[in-house]
Amino acid sequence: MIELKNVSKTFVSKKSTVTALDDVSIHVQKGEIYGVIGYSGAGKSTLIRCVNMLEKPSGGEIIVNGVTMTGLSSNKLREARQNIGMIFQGFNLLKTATVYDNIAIPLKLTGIPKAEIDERVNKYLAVVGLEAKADSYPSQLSGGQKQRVAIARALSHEPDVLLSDEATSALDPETTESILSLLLKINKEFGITILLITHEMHVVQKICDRVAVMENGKVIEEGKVIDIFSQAKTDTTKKFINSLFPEDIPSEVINSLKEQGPIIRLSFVGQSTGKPALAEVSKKFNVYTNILSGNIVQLKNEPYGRMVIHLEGANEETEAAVRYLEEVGVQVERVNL
Ligand SMILES: Nc1ncnc2c1ncn2[C@@H]1O[C@H](COP(=O)(O)OP(=O)(O)OP(=O)(O)O)[C@@H](O)[C@H]1O
Repeated sequence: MIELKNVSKTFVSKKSTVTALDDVSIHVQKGEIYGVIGYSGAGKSTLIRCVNMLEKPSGGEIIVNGVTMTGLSSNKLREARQNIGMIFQGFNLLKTATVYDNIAIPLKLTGIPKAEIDERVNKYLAVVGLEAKADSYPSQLSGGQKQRVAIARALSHEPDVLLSDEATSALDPETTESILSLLLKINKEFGITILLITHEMHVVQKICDRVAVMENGKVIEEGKVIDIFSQAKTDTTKKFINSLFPEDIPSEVINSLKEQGPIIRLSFVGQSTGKPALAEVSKKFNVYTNILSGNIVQLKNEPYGRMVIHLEGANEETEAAVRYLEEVGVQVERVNL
């Protein structure tokens, strides 16, 4: 559905040359929600802006729904963009127009008849739950409501693809949740493929099927979200995941416990989160389990949990307990906190 093949982008000015994208290749499948995560300056905004040619790549090819975007005439590009909705961190609403007109004006510009405009505005305002705000102005809305209007405006063109440029970054946690739920809903109900960029792992965790991690203009890791969570390879990816699992264990506690058995980090994927593995360990082996920290997060399709525990007992017993945990599908890592 969205394919980037060896895309590069270099910004050249008198003073400097910046490589914002360096040989980036990703393939977003039809109907999926695909996240691109990275720290500031990684190249995320440049990447997403290249998809609809707001930014022209210096090299490589971009194909959206079978249309090669690179090299289109401006007329053809305008046509192709009708199929690609976009939402932004700053909402980009017209301040002097009502909610209704914010959605209707761009439709008018594409030559859609008045009756159909009316139908679409009402339909998509209902989808985002803002039927009652049609006559309000953006200044009378909360941040979450403004983003809903922007989403309704994007949907009103009935695109196959929605690009989301840090759409929840300016919102509080509760409003973020509601916008993420709305994105999930429109992905499911309308089958819209979503490509989003974010610097928050929580966004990837909640709604993405697959994710690419970017650093210095390159994709350094890519795959299904569950695989990235359970088998992260790079330090950057691990840092993003760790942000969801704070392990603030006082060093005095760790030092005193280390003498009496190993401290281990357990990662539970999918079904194994439901198993009372720890309770079993205490029953089967002569060990005490002491939970030092723990959290389970719900990925889009399955739960993923992490726990740091202390295993107290004789060496043979704690070793056998570790082997048992691995056998029942729990990932075990010895930690030096
Ligand atoms: N128009 C431009 N002119 C020159 N350099 C640019 C331009 N746009 C982006 N860059 C540079 O390209 C690199 C990637 O920027 P980009 O905005 O794509 O990163 P990002 O991951 O989206 O970061 P942020 O989250 O801070 O926006 C940065 O070094 C940035 O300074």
